[in-house]
Amino acid sequence: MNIALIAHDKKKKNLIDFVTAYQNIFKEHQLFATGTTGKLIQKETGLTIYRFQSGPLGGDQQIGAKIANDEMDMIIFFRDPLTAQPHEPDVSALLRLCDVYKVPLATNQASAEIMVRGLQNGWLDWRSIKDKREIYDD
Ligand SMILES: O=C(CO)COP(=O)(O)O
Repeated sequence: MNIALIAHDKKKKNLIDFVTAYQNIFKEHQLFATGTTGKLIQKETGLTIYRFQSGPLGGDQQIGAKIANDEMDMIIFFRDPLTAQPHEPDVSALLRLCDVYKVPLATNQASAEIMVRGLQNGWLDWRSIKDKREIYDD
């Protein structure tokens, strides 16, 4: 599965700890991240991560493009709901595209725990079905 990892600044340590805890699961997948998040996770865990631009410089939009191209299976985005972001429109656009394309999205640790355990249990295997859009079409 292609998994995107993103965290706003005040949530980065939270995400690093989370990825470290579930490293054995994450290492079986293709990991992507916005620039700074990816750099820090890579440094702490040694996982291989493809890094896009930093969020404020377009990273969220690059991940959004992957979603629109059906190239992203899961998004873990530890958002900071208490700090204004200069690129808030990009963040909203990314979240919106997850809904448009029905891509599983966790915006906090509690949801991410369930998603990662689901990933391990095969609950996201439907993502690899070629015609999944038809299955989930409205
Ligand atoms: O701002 C972000 C997501 O909106 C995250 O970007 P960085 O990982 O580059 O800090």
